[in-house]
Amino acid sequence: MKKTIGFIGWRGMVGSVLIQRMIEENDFENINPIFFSTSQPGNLGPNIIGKNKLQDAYNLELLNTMDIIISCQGGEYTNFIYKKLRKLGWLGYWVDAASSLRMKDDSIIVLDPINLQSIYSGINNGKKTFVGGNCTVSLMLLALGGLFFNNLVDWITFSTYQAASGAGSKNILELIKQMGYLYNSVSDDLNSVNISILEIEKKISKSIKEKNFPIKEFCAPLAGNVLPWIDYALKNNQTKEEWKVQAEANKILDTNKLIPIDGTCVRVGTFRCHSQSFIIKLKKDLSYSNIIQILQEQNHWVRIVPNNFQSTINLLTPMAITGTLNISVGRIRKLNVHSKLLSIFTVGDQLLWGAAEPIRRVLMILINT
Ligand SMILES: NC(=O)C1=CN([C@@H]2O[C@H](COP(=O)(O)OP(=O)(O)OC[C@H]3O[C@@H](n4cnc5c(N)ncnc54)[C@H](OP(=O)(O)O)[C@@H]3O)[C@@H](O)[C@H]2O)C=CC1
Ligand SMILES: N[C@@H](CC(=O)OP(=O)(O)O)C(=O)O
Repeated sequence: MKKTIGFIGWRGMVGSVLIQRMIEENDFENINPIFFSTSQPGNLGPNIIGKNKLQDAYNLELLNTMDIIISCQGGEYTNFIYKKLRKLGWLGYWVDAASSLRMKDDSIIVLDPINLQSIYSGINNGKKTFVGGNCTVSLMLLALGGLFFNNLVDWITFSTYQAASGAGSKNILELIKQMGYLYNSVSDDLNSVNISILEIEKKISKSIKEKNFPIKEFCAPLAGNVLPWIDYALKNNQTKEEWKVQAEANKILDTNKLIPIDGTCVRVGTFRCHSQSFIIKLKKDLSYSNIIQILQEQNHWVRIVPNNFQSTINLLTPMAITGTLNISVGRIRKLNVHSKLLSIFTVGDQLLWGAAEPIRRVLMILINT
């Protein structure tokens, strides 16, 4: 019999990417989906399975009848509903994109190309909560998986270049508005021979500081700027986003000995792909070809980019990767300062492998158990 799956948060940014992927993979043929809403119960649901009415996402009685609930609604909803539902005795699988339950002992962070065995043993041991990892963590593990699997990583430092989408749909819109505002402030001058580039730059820098420049979501300009702060501050001077990398990566890898990972998370003016620059302290001095082979073989999605200008600008950029499941891995080289220090740059779509795809894939595993 087909399992009944409750979808919450299906019309949000992550939820829509999930639904789109499920349609592409014909996943709806194997399930009985029920669509919920926190704001519009009673309205028409998505036209995937024919006419259906949206159910109330706060209706515990109905949620209690689901075999599996998949939530892309966000942490606030999870915090509000999850415990209440479990208290009612609900024994179904809870699959979530939000971070709230990730580090709980009774949850598994899912990224099946990396931790399929943990997912299976979790299921066999009665775990019921499966949560997608932080986007930078999932994208890092997919890119560097081969190095972790071969026990080659001593420690890692990173700088991230995180897209506006990670902050939410309103932030993408704000970035575009900021870009438009800047363009409009100099559009008449761009083809004029009578104005110097420094005058144009001066106008741009002035308009960015105007009070009408849209910064409600980011609290600062992102167009023409970078923001080296994501999420809230922790007492140890990290941001929460930076803290997640070591914590979640070690949980996913189920390491016996903690692999230290730390760095700086930075918001940049791209739309939906996160890039990351890593310095990896290897345990062994490996040859370049050996490293490439190890990275390449770990999973189907890694795309090694040759370390030259044309390949890099064609293949190792957010615009090259956007909307695909590819994980571009390039600028691979040993640093001149030490033969065991490896430098790698990687790009992945943070709404696909960074958010929706790991939970889509675990859903497919769960419906078959
Ligand atoms: N953004 C990201 O990159 C990542 C997000 N996540 C997690 O997923 C959660 C959801 O994120 P995200 O998808 O960005 O959130 P969104 O803000 O896009 O959507 C969340 C919910 O907002 C409601 N909503 C209100 N107005 C609209 C509208 N105009 N269009 C669409 N939805 C609307 C919908 O609920 P309803 O239909 O009930 O009204 C929707 O499910 C996050 O809180 C985070 O925990 C995880 C990894 C990455
Ligand atoms: N914080 C990420 C997106 C995100 O939602 O992460 P998390 O799922 O860990 O809350 C970003 O801003 O790019």
